[in-house]
Amino acid sequence: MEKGRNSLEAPLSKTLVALKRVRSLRDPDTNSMSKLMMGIDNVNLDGNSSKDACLGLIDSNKHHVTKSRNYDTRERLEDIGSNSNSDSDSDYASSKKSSTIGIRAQNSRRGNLVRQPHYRRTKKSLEPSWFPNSLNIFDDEANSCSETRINRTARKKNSGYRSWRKPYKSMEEAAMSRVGSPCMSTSEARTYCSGRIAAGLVNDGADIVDSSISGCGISYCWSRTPKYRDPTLSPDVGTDEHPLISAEWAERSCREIVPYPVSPRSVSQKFRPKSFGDLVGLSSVANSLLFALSKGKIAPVYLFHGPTGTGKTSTARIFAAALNCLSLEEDRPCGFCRECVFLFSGRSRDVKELDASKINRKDRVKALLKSASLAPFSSQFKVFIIDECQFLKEETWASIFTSVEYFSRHSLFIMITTDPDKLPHSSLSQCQRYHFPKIKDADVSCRLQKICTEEELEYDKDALDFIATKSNGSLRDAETILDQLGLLGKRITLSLAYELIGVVSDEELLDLLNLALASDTTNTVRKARDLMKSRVDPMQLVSQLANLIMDILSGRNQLDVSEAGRIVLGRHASAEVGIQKLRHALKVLSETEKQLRTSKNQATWLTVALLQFNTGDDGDLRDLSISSQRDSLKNNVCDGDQCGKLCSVDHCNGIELETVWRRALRKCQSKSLKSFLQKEGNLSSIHVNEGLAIAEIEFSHPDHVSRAEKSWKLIASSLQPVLGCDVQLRLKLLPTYISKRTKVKKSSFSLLSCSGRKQQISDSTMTDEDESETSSRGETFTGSQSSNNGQQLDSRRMKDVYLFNDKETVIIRKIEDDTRSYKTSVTLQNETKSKSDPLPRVDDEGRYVDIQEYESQPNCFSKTLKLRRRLLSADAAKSMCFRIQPETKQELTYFDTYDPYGTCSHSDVKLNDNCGEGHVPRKDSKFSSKLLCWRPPRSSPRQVLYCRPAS
Ligand SMILES: Nc1ncnc2c1ncn2[C@@H]1O[C@H](COP(=O)(O)OP(=O)(O)OP(=O)(O)O)[C@@H](O)[C@H]1O
Ligand SMILES: [Zn+2]
Repeated sequence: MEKGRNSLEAPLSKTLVALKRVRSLRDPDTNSMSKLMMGIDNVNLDGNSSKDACLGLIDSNKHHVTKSRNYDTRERLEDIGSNSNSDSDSDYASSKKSSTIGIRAQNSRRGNLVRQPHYRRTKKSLEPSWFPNSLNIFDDEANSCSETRINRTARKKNSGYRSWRKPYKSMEEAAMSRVGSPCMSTSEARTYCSGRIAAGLVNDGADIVDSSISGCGISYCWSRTPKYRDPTLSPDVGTDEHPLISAEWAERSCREIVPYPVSPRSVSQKFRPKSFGDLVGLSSVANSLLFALSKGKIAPVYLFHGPTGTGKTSTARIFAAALNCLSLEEDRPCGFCRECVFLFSGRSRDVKELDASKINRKDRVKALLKSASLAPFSSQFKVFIIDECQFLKEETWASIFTSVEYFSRHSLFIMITTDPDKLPHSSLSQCQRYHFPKIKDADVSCRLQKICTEEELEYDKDALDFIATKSNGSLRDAETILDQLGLLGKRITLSLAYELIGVVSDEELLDLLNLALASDTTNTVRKARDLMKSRVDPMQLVSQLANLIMDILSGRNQLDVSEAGRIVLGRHASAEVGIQKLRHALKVLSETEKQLRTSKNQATWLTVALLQFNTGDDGDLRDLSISSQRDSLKNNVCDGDQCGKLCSVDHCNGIELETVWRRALRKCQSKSLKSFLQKEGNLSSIHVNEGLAIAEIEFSHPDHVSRAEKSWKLIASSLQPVLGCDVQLRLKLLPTYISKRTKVKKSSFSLLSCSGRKQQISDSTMTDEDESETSSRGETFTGSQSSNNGQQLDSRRMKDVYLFNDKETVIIRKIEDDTRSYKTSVTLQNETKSKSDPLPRVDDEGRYVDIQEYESQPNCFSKTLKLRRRLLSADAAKSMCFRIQPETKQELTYFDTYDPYGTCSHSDVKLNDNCGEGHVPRKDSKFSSKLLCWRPPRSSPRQVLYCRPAS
């Protein structure tokens, strides 16, 4: 402490100047240590300077240093003056003398600061707000009062400004002290200011000093630049010779300096718009604000909302500048007048930018409102720009709006948010709202071109277009990308942009898509791995693929997409099939995207997803198109061709499923059934096939499914007249119920797409067994499983058998004590599926569990099986019933998959003579019930569960 004091005592003024300079270099926009250190690295501490401590920006030219010095002169004066106990500050020498006590007292703090500028700056800079801290406005305000040379002598006696030792008063205290201060009361302040306003805002020395003084001594700056310095004064001009800053000085400096003497750190900063004309893509906002300005219709509270990086903050500043601009020209803000310069360098005392999260405290709100009720210091308008205003509490909003009438006529708030939905509803209606839309790609690209030209960067236009697309309407993001590319010192090309952003080129993407759609497993895996190994994030790849597919589907004529579409679609028998395949791929991708978010092994799962692209066969695809049609119907958007094609067979062409369902219910014979269906059932799809409509009805609980099963005839006959054709029912348990029960996230690949009630089965260990009989028929994979989770239907140990054929995997569950076993000839390598046997075997009880299209994929296979097994539900087959059209009896080799878990066998099926309804007697009474099946829709084999032909 003593040491510190000694070190400071002699070069007292040096210390202060140094301190001031360190502070003035502080970069308020900087929150990161690294940026901070950059600033610090640039500081050159020259303690040996004979005249003065010299802290300046190394990279700044002399011009800057000169300015710094002179500016600091003022600051030093101010600092000493305001902090000293001197009665008189008119004489710098005497104040210097008398301030010694004060400075000594500061030694322990400020001495340390000088010696450890890093620490202090770091601490400060970590403040999240753009301002050093949100108290600033109040400190500033309070201090300005003390700086106004109305009655400085009286300040000492003023309890509100007792000591510099408390530089951070509570805001309220600060604000209150200003009001209560003998130096200026509220009304005095108003009169004083309005007098000046009335007088055309004449610059007087006091004004300038006021404006240039930061109460707590820490300056703030919007542009991350050293403070505005006077270039006209030589560095050698000692502070003693210029104790006071004159109005002429300020005026001259304002006129002579480059308007924005910034050394911006980024393109974004450098090209921050400073006039309405600079704003890109915001013409309606700009025009509206300009109109308000010209009419003098200024609202007390504005709300600027819109996506990030679209110019909200910039516009707020421009608006504030325009309000206060001294230029007589129409084109305001001029950017040159004193107000503009101060504002755009972040030193305006009347335009404050505050962080919403910091003003939620009651005392702060109070002080803020008090400040708003006071007249501006030197400008015409006091503007509070509150960023991230969605963080303001409801009470804060309320108090702001209730105080609106007490605001000074010259105070206004500009609230900024990216998320207006989070604002209290009442507040929205009380603000004058401006929406900032995403900037159009073309506008962004144009802006980037302009920047490139100004920055003398060589570029390819398509690279800029690409950056524009990638920036998602945020000009700031686009500028940041450009900035990074510019640093590479090369011509900005598309491939460079791809590399930086980590995206795949459309050609590569198309290649991958084609491989995946062609079921070229080996190459798909290889390609996907290559891409992800090199640079691409799996999530990014998913999004790119989805975009490409959507582009192809929508026929968007961008790049070579239309050509790409032709390539992709051309390989399929018809464009229709190609489209369906793409839709299926999209669906897989959307599921994958969800899964990847929580997955640790994103690359693998994405590869798996790619291998699912071609798994949808015709039936699957039709289903897809139906469900998409359903979606579009639900949204009242007709899918054009699809809708016409799918619905033309029956009477429901273009009608929403909901309407069909309602009409059917009206026709329902049983009242209780009707109200039950109304409440619990939902017609989720209608599949028309050869004049037969298969209606899928969803329920959210297995009991409801059972209940519906019992009345299936009635339900079918209600639907029949509405659809105008034969109807078959498919009763389905909603997946939400299944996932709730199993507490297993539904596989993102819809592995269990068959309907049915499911029961959790414990995970199993897979065992390989040999079985000669089945080995000849197809490749099988057996898995045994324990039944220790108590949820199983059968107390005996169960075994799952997995069968593959060309397209499907069938899981067959069998009782473990069954002597039969199956050869596990599935080596789980690519393309190991048997081509010879299209019909997977079932065990002698005809137990078939599930049928799935599944591309065997080496790495993920066992995982997938486990997942699938966990999703299996043993109670699925509690009850079964069937109905078989008499004329299709002979086709009994096919059953529909209504009973996905195969608890009844073909041999068990006894047909009633009178048209196909029957019971399936089961040995196990729990299983005994009905089997519901229907004429097999041949063209959609996925929906057919193969059963061993009755021989
Ligand atoms: N409409 C625009 N016209 C010109 N430049 C813009 C525009 N929008 C953004 N920019 C550029 O992006 C930078 C950031 O803009 P600004 O801070 O105003 O956006 P914002 O909407 O307030 O963003 P955020 O919501 O993230 O705070 C600016 O410095 C400017 O370079
Ligand atoms: Zn101006």
